[in-house]
Amino acid sequence: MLLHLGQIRTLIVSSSEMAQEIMKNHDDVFASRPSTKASKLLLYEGKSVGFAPYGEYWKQIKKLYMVHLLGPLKVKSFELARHEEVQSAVQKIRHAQSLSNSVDLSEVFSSFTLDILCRVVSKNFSQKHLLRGLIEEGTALFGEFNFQDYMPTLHFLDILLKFDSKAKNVSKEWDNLLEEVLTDYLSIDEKEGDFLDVLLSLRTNKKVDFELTKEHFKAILMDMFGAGSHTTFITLEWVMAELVKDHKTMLKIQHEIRILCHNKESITEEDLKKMALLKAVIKETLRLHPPAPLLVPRESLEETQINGYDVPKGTKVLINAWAVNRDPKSWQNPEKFNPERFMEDTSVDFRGNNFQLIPFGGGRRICPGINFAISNIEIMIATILFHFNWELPCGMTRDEFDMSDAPGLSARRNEKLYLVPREVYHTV
Ligand code: HEM
Repeated sequence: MLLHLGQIRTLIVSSSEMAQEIMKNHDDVFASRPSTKASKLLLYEGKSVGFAPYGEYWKQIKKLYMVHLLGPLKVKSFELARHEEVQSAVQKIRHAQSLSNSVDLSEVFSSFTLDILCRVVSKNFSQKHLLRGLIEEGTALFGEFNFQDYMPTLHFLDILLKFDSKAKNVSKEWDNLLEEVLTDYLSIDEKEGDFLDVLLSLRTNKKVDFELTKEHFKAILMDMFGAGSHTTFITLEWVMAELVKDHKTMLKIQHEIRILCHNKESITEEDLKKMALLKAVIKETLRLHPPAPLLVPRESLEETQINGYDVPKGTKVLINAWAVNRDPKSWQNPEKFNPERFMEDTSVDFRGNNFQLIPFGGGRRICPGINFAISNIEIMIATILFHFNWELPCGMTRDEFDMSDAPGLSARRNEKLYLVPREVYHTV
């Protein structure tokens, strides 16, 4: 559907065929991002990979992500960090349970995703307390309406409505925080292969054709925190919400995990490889609840034809992953949470080859954090299902349990997730 949002020509894509047209058949034409006011003010004038226009700079930075920062080997190297952070989450659940009956799992998941990100960015990250608030404020600004992006001739109204001043304040606070992170980092001798270490060595070894400056480092860190924390945490919340709602699947998956890890104290990443139902549950959750329901906007670099229609250069494209993932042409009973569909057909995946399932996008702009995110989600869910049985808070029935989305750009649950854990003791 081609329409005008304000003064901006916008193509809205809601079927898997059209998603494939954009992200595969015409990927080279639609690989750019529109310049938005929030990205200009917050993300170091387009130095962040997520909002950089398509071109040489974006290609080189994206390669750094795919190969050096978030490639499979690098993600594997964080296994111990993941293990320790998950064990710490289990301790938090035990502690919370000893104080009151139900546990705020939203809080547990949110701390876990931030702690693991901070740890892999720099071993000495000392600013976690400020980070969460800044991520919230930054994400809210990206979802907030501003005139410049939709009615550029009325851009002066943004100043009256204080959009600009809010964005500049948040940007200043981010910059101060990242400056401290970099100063702390440079002051320590022992560096252990974390992201900042990798970035410094890439700069020393001149792995890119331009000089990697402090601003690039800051923009990359903002990308990591901005794109990597909410998305993972929202998914963890939805997986557990779907499982308490569907008790039968919860019991089945616990059976799978407990049989495979019989006689063990904790789960290893080797064990995860054999957990087919766990993987299917995560896929089905991402199908129904993609954390970025409209992905990240794209823009056409030249005039082209899609399905016989002319799409002019400079058209903004919104890909409605929420609708594509529920397209009745691709899915039977699309509204139903049914992980078994992925046990019967294991060929459909979210890694960019199947355009009916696109929670991570596709084509050149596909999310580079898939391995990192999935490793965190799998180990966290498997571990808390291994150690605890989970129930709804006292007196709540499954029908009363709220499964609605919060308003806004990210499809978070409307309510915080409180559940009651009952510890299961495994004999070793
Ligand atoms: C469940 C977790 C996640 C989901 C669902 C998700 C989803 C997405 C989506 C939909 C896009 C846009 C893709 C497109 O335009 O086709 C994206 C881009 C991106 N994501 Fe993720 N993401 C997740 C986790 C992460 C993590 C953990 C990181 C890093 C630590 C990350 C870093 C990025 C970056 C840097 C981009 C921009 C890529 C580009 O523009 O070339 N993401 N992600």
